[in-house]
Amino acid sequence: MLDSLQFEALRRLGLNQSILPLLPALSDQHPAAALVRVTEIHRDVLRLEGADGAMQGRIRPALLSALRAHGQRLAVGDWVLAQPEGDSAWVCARIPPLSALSRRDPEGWLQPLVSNIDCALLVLGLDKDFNLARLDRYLVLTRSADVPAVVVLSKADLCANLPDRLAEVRRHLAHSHAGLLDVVAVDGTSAESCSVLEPYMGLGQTLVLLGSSGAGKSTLTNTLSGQSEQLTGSVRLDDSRGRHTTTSRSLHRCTSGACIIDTPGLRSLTLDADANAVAQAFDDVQNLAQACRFRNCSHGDEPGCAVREGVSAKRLKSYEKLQREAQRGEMSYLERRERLAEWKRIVKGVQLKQRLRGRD
Ligand SMILES: Nc1nc2c(ncn2[C@@H]2O[C@H](COP(=O)(O)OP(=O)(O)OP(=O)(O)O)[C@@H](O)[C@H]2O)c(=O)[nH]1
Ligand SMILES: [Zn+2]
Repeated sequence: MLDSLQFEALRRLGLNQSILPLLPALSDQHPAAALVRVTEIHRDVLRLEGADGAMQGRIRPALLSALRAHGQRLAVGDWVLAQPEGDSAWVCARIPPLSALSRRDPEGWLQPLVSNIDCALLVLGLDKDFNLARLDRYLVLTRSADVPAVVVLSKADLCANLPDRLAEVRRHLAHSHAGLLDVVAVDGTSAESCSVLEPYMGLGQTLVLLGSSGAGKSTLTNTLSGQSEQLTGSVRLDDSRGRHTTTSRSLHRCTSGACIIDTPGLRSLTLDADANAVAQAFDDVQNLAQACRFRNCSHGDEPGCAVREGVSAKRLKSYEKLQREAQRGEMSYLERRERLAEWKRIVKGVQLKQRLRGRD
């Protein structure tokens, strides 16, 4: 078990009291293993950080198959037990994450993005990146995972009409309260952004930055962590594009005691949310719909529609688009379940062969 020094060290990596009760049962099974956090993943090589510092690690094949059989994979932010071996380590168990953000890949498979998140910063640049439909999509992602979100409008220093933009976002989400903590504007290159985000950056908190490429996530990571280790778009590299883009997720410690996970801009974000989850994320539409004149109002051109009255046309359009997308996704749900069952059969077959071989 952890002594108080180890606990304090792990707290700076985001360990909180809710994880601890899950620990004893797993520690008994793996007495020589240490509790560490996955801070980066590069194919099958993991960067792990724990009370004794950072190390490289790999996942034990047995754990990999067990996770796969449930359609799961490790993600940055996971707490795991790792058994040191030389200057590397084997990950032998994963503490079930308290929260997890994931998307669907083009084939419909679940792709984990990050685990154990206390707050998501949804970064939207106040330049040509500004797009409320994308923000609505990110809000479904965070709300369906029960992760509170702060909308962070970056590049405030480049925006000529900041009060108008802020008012526009606030109006867009005026009747929506589920999981939305605040809407703020920052200049990510300035240290002032630390004080704007301070309420969410306490000791033991883990935040994730989400947003499209170039929105300013790495710039904000540098400022909040007081480091310059994350390369940002302004750095010219010797590649043909001459512009750095983040290619993997990574966890960084901030001076405030919080941890922040920088993520690459997602080119596509197919949600892992059914129609019901989308409806719950649009709490404004759900609540206002109670006051529509017709119970089965489609919020189209019916008279007495409270939704059309109270929600902006853009927000309603987002709702309808994401609903249609979720319904299409549900059709392939059965197909996905069949494929998962097939994978489980393969894993069981391999395990059986290994067991039989063990008997020879
Ligand atoms: N003036 C100003 N420039 C910013 C701000 N935030 C980011 N930038 C600039 O915008 C460009 C892109 O910023 P990044 O931080 O690399 O964007 P990113 O979201 O990490 O992008 P990916 O790594 O591709 O996902 C860089 O040139 C930054 O210097 C800001 O608040 N103000
Ligand atoms: Zn209506």
